[in-house]
Amino acid sequence: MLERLIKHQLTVPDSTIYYLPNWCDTTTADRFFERLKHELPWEQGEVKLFGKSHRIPRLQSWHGDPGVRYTYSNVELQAQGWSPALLELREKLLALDLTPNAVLANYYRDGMDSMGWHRDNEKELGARPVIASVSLGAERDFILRHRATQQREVLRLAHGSLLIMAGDTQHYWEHALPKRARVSRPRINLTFRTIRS
Ligand SMILES: O=C(O)CCC(=O)C(=O)O
Ligand SMILES: [Fe+2]
Repeated sequence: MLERLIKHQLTVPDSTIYYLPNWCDTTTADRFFERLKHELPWEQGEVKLFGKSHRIPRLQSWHGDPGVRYTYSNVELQAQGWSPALLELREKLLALDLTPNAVLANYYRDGMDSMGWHRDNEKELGARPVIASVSLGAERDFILRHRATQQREVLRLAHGSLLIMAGDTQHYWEHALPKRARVSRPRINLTFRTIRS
């Protein structure tokens, strides 16, 4: 991990987490939000739980290099190619030595859209995955919960921010983006990942 990230590291036990609140300035972040909103083929996917289909409470779009495969909640997602805005963001991550080959995009229409407790620990991500999460639009609470101690950490992910989860973070911690009834504006989140074949 690059030396320049160290000053952004959070003091959270059993984790390697960096948070850069102003990774993009506001104008740049506004522009990325608008472009991604229009460029990506957002869809409300479904998951199967105990044989029953449920629509997930947000819109998603999955992008990656040719041949990248990913299974999410037992559903194999078909990777689409990179859109221009996604390519620019990937390029910007290179400056931090981050070289993802795929990205999961989530569109939370308002505070009633959410993501439940999970870990990004699919075997395709390897043992100590590096997840680079870009947030655009409405600020939302992102909650981490330690699997053994139940310790909680709440991060308010700002417009234009970058959160990097690395090292043993996915092993020891789960995370979620809970509903927030008072939030009326939309948010886009991009989790850039490296998928091994
Ligand atoms: O929207 C967020 O900040 C979290 C997204 C997330 O955890 C994921 O895509 O795996
Ligand atoms: Fe996640």
